Amino acid sequence: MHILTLNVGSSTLKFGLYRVDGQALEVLLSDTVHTTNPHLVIQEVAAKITALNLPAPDAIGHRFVHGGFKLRQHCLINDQVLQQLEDATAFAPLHNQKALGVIRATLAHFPGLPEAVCFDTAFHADLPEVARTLPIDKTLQAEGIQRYGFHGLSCESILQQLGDACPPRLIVAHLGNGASITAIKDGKSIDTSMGLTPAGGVMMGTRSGDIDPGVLIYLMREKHYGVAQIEGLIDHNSGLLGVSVVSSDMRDLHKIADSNPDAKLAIEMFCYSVRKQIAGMIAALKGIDMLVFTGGIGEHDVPLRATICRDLACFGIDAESDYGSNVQVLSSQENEQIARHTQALLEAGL
Ligand SMILES: Nc1ncnc2c1ncn2[C@@H]1O[C@H](COP(=O)(O)OP(=O)(O)O)[C@@H](O)[C@H]1O
Ligand SMILES: CC(=O)OP(=O)(O)O
Ligand SMILES: [Mg+2]
Repeated sequence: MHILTLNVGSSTLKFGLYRVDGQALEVLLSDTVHTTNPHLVIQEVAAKITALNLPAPDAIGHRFVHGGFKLRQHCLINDQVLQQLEDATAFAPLHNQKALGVIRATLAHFPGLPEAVCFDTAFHADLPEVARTLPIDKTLQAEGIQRYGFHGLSCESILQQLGDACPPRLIVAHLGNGASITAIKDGKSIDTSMGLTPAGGVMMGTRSGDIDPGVLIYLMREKHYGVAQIEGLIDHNSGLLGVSVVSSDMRDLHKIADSNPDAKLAIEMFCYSVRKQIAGMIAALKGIDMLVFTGGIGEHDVPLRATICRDLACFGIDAESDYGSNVQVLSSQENEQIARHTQALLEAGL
């Protein structure tokens, strides 16, 4: 079966075409689209498949970061699911609306083809109560305001790549434009840094990560910030961009760090934030057997990985990250996971 996958990230749109046969998966195409208009995205993807003489897809799988209160498991798309996806757009403002646009475009472009939706949150659906519960009023907790966690497809893909070599206490540092740290015990997520939305946890490209919630109360009360301004600040104008004032892209910051103190501080704060979160996950796991770096920064930024590992040496993390036995760099194969899930859902008729 040939499966087309689409992965709307906060700064990228990655797609792939896979031949999946049971457990066997062959990559026929793996690429990135730079257009933002969903219909142009699909036209570009379809044109690439045709130009390369690749087989037309039999099914399509989408990444959808947050399925809201109701959708926690990967599923095939029908009218009811589509409505629930629409209801969930507010949970991940940088992702869900864009992903929904792409789903609508594929439904129009490939009428009649089965389509599946795979959630970042599914891998974290069984977080222990102590990690899942946010320390707020119980009535809000009962509505579903809790930690959901993200980058689950990425974590799954790390487990897939490690196979039998997966140790009991694993930490995955997914460092891309969005960044999260996940503690995995015996193959299951037991804690993760992002919360109800992908704005929480460590500092990111444009997102603040965890900040004192009193900052928001102060801004609302004293500076009369409304929802749009709060969202603009937390999701769009914070993180590496907010601190450096120059760019959310780590590559840009490295280029100017020697002469720009703000860019230097942004990089230092990012490493510090990630290091503290990893140390917290070591406590959650009561030790660590392996640290895996993945995501755009995690996979490619050698000096940054070395800095983070050097400062975690007290926990037995190898400072020479690329050669150390307990530190690995693996690619985030979210699209491959989506292809596997889509095939499994179709086979199960779910
Ligand atoms: N060689 C590199 N060195 C440092 N950072 C990099 C490198 N390549 C990519 N990045 C970073 O990865 C980010 C994109 O990460 P990625 O995981 O692909 O995106 P997304 O979070 O949108 O899925 C870019 O913003 C950039 O900061
Ligand atoms: C959840 C999230 O932030 O995803 P990405 O890093 O792909 O933007
Ligand atoms: Mg991503």
